Amino acid sequence: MLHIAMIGCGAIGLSVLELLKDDRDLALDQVVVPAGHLDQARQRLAGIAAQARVGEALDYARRPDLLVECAGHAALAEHVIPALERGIPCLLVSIGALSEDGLAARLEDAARRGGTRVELLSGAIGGIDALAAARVAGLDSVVYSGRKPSRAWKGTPADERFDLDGLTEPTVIFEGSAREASSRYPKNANVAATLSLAGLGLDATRVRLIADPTSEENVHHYQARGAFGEFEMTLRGKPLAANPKTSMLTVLSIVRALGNHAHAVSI
Ligand SMILES: NC(=O)C1=CN([C@@H]2O[C@H](COP(=O)(O)OP(=O)(O)OC[C@H]3O[C@@H](n4cnc5c(N)ncnc54)[C@H](OP(=O)(O)O)[C@@H]3O)[C@@H](O)[C@H]2O)C=CC1
Ligand SMILES: O=C([O-])CC(=O)C(=O)O
Repeated sequence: MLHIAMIGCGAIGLSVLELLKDDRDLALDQVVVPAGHLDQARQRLAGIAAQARVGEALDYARRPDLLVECAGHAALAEHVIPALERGIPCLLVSIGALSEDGLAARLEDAARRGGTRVELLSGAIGGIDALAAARVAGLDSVVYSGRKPSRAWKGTPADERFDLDGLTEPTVIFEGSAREASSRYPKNANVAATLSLAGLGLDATRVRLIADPTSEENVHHYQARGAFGEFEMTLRGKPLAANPKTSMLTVLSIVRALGNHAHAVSI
């Protein structure tokens, strides 16, 4: 039995727990949420993980075997780094946060000090195994485009520059490096950051972001070229009803990763 703790109980966290509630190899012992969300989280968990302790911080007396983060940028410094330093292995999906200068190195240092590992999950995109393997022999280019329904860009800088509700055709809202994309669109930059970390880095990875009023999907496309040859991947992800910025595949990638840690066979 693998005892897990989860940081964040939003659109991803709840969907993961719903899918895992009948897995007898996994026990959810703790969920960490921001102050002020405690009662709401307890209500949300009532039908799916009523046994879990809900708190503002991890209870290290009930040390988890594994910590899974699905909360956002602030949670990395607040909860993940201290857990790594105490030797608790962590799975992360807020990969966009790692474009902040120095944060990836701080995570790595914390994991080394704790003698443990931090695992960056593939989330909403696929092919990370191939991209990271291709990098071994050298990559020449990685070009990514992220296309989402117009409403997914609400509350981002595109909301100020474009009349998102009035768009009638796919519109490029950003073109530049993965580093710029991550700083301007942090909540939509997880895929760009994941491709950068697996491939050519934040400065050399090219990114184009598109608001598409004709689409109901989050479409991620990238092309990688290098000594290995080349490949292209298109992933047409369904958004979560609870958060249109987030693709359902992100939830499934966490469920897969937890299963791989808990079950006898990993794939
Ligand atoms: N790797 C990938 O491909 C993808 C990664 N993501 C990332 O996953 C994360 C979660 O996404 P999603 O579930 O859709 O987002 P939600 O906003 O639905 O849920 C996140 C929850 O975590 C809470 N939270 C924020 N900060 C902390 C903290 N310090 N400690 C504990 N809880 C905290 C939030 O509270 P509050 O509302 O008060 O802020 C919110 O309830 C985001 O960072 C997102 O960018 C998303 C999609 C794809
Ligand atoms: O599709 C998703 O789930 C999220 C996404 O585009 C990103 O954060 O890069």
